[in-house]
Amino acid sequence: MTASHLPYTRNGLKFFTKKGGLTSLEVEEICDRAARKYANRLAKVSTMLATPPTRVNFMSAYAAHLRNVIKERVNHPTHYDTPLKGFQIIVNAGNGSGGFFTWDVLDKLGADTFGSLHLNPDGMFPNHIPNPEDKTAMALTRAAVLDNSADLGIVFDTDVDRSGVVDAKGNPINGDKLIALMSAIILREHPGTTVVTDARTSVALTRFITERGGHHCLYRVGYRNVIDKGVQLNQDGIETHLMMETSGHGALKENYFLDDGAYMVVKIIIEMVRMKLAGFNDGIGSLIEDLEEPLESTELRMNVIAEPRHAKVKAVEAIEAFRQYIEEGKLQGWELDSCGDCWVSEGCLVDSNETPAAIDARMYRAKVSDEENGQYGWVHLRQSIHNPNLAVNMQSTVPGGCRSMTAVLRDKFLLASGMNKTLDISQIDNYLGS
Ligand SMILES: O=P(O)(O)OC[C@H]1O[C@H](O)[C@H](O)[C@@H](O)[C@@H]1O
Repeated sequence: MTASHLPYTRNGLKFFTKKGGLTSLEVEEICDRAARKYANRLAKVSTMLATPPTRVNFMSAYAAHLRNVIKERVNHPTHYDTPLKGFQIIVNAGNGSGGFFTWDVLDKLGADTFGSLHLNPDGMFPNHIPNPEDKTAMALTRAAVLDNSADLGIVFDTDVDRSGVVDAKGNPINGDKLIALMSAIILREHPGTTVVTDARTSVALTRFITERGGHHCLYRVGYRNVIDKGVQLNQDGIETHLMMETSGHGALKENYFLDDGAYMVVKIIIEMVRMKLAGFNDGIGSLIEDLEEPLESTELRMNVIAEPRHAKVKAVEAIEAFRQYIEEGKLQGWELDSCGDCWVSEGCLVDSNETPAAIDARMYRAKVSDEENGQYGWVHLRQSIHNPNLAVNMQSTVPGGCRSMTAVLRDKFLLASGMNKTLDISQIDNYLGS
C-alpha cells in the first residue's frame, strides 16, 4: 500500500507478480475479480480459495540479499561482515516503507545510522511529501548530514522505487546529478554501455556520459517507457546496463530491470566504501564534479480545458499541432529533436522507428538555436501521464533563454494556433510576467 512519491491523498495499492509490476489492464482485471468476490460475499457465496495463500517474509530475504551484495562487492580486507563500520549514513524514509534499509541493511553491516529521519511508516506523511525531488525532503536530509558530519544521506519515496542521496558536503544528488553519479559507477563496470533516460535531461549530462565512453539514449518520460526501452535495446544486441528517469526511478540490467531505489543506493554505498579503501577521501560527490548544470531550467503546466472524458483527445491534438508547427518551420530556430547524441536508430524519441512502442502519452522535444548562440536550449512538450494537463520543460545555456523560448511558444504557437482556447496558459503568462 503506497502513495509512491505523492501526498497522502494518493495512497493506493500496487501489485506485483514474479514478472514485475502489472500493466493497467492487469490491474483492471484484479479489480474486476475483487468486485466479483465482494459481490459473492454479499450474496453469501463461498469465497474460499482452493489453495489457501501462504505467508512469506519477502522483506527479510530481500534485506539479506542487499546485505550480501554489499559484503561481496566491497570484500572488505579486515571486516568482511561489517563493511560499513566507520561510516555514518542518514536515511530519510519519508514515513514510507524504507525504514527497513536502516535497521535491516545498514545497521547490520556496521554503519552508524544515528540522526536518520522519518523512519516510521505513517500514511499521512506528516513531515514532507515522500519524494527525493521534494525540496523539504532534501533540505532536511542535507541538514541531518551536515549536523552529524555523516558520510551520506539517503532519501526514499514511500515504496522505495525512487531514491536520491546527499553527499558528505551536503550537496543534494537527485535528477540529472543522480543519473550522472550512477552512470559514472556503471560505466566503470561496463565500459561503453548505453544509458537510457527520459528526454528532460541536460545536454551536459549527455556530454558527461559520452566523455566517459558511454552512449546516451534519450527516450520518453515515464519510468516504464525508459525501462522498456532498455530491455528492447538489450534484446536488439545493444548492451544497456542503466535506465534512469530524472524523477529518481532507476533500473539496472544486473537487478532484473527493476526500478529499485534501495538497490540504486546499494551501488552508491559500495562505490563510497570502495573509494575510501582505495585512499580517495573526497566522497562520491567528486565523481560528478565536472557535470555542468544548465544555466536555466523550468517546468510549466497547462491544464486542458475540457470535460475530463475529452481531455486526452484535446491534449493529443495540442501536442500534434506543436509538432506540425515545428515541422512546417513556423517557429524559427526550432527543430524536432530525434535522439540527442544517441547512436541508436534516429527518431526513437518521436517513435518513428520501424517498431514503434505503444504510446501512453505524446511528447516531443525541440532543440532551439539562434544566430548569436547556436543551439542554446530545448523545449519538451508532453501530455502528463496521469493528469489532464500538458507539461512544458525547458533548459537554456544562455541567460533569459527560457523566457524567450516561452514567449515564442506562447505567441507563435499557442496564440497563433488558437490552442490557448483549449489550454489554460496562465502559468505561461505568469512566467512571462504579463
Ligand atoms: O506526467 P506527470 O504527471 O508529470 O507524471 C510523470 C511521472 O509519472 C509517474 O509518477 C511515473 O512514476 C514517472 O515515471 C513519471 O515521470
